[in-house]
Amino acid sequence: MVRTGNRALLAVCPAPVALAQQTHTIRCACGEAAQRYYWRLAPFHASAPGPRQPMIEFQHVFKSYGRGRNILADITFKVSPGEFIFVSGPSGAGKSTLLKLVGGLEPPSRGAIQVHGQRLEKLSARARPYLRRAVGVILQDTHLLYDRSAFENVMLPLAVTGLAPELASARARAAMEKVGLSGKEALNPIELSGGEQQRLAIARAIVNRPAILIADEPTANLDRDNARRILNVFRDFNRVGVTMLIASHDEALMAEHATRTLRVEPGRFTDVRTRPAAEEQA
Ligand SMILES: Nc1ncnc2c1ncn2[C@@H]1O[C@H](COP(=O)(O)OP(=O)(O)OP(=O)(O)O)[C@@H](O)[C@H]1O
Repeated sequence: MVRTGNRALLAVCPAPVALAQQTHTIRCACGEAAQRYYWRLAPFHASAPGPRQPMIEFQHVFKSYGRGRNILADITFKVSPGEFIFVSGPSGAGKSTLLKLVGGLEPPSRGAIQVHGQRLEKLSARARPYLRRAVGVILQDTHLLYDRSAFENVMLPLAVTGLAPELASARARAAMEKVGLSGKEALNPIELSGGEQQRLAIARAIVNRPAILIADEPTANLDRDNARRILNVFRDFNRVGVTMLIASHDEALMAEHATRTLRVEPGRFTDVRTRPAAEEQA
């Protein structure tokens, strides 16, 4: 571990934010080097779960909306850090619901959910922002704000982190660069193509360096090239340790990329390992 006395650089470099909590410090030669640290090390900041703990664990989870029927019933599974998982199933079966439970956007009706070392069914209002930072969420509706620039959209999640503006800007630029949107900062999201808007939503989801990224139909309505491009971005995150959970209908995409698929069907849940994770890395 290297050291620095420069607090400003320490703050620019995303790595030390979590490492500092473990009383380590890192030297950054310049802001640019700091950005490289970010993409290399960020996922390993996931300090909340212990090394042998699952990143996500569902135990006998049920979910209904109001007094309605159970959308999900008695779901149990574990996800290890760094897995790349698809969630599949017919329309209306509960894929989005499952992702929303992981992201803490919906509470379970019954059962226990642990995400990034936190028990969601017991999550206090104070703990919620920490979960938000640990889990990046890309929903079907990108929820981009069209009265702001692309760059300001990416900056939004950083507004509550207390980062100094110039440090937040450096981080937002790094996120936009990662998804191939450098140079489009000043544009309004409406001026971006559908694929670019999806990538902007991804940049916004990753700007907080989440340990887990959940994406609901991220390639829906995209042509094959754009779908591939987005999958490649996810692959890059996964390679450096981000745990990925992607809901999709795209059988071809899943056949190409899936190592494990959680299949949600009415009254049925199956956990299918399509090929060994090791093969994936090869
Ligand atoms: N907030 C809500 N209130 C009431 N019912 C809801 C709510 N959200 C989802 N549902 C219902 O839960 C069921 C599952 O919805 P969900 O969006 O999870 O399915 P899905 O598998 O993601 O579907 P799709 O593939 O069409 O996106 C649907 O019948 C839906 O109408």
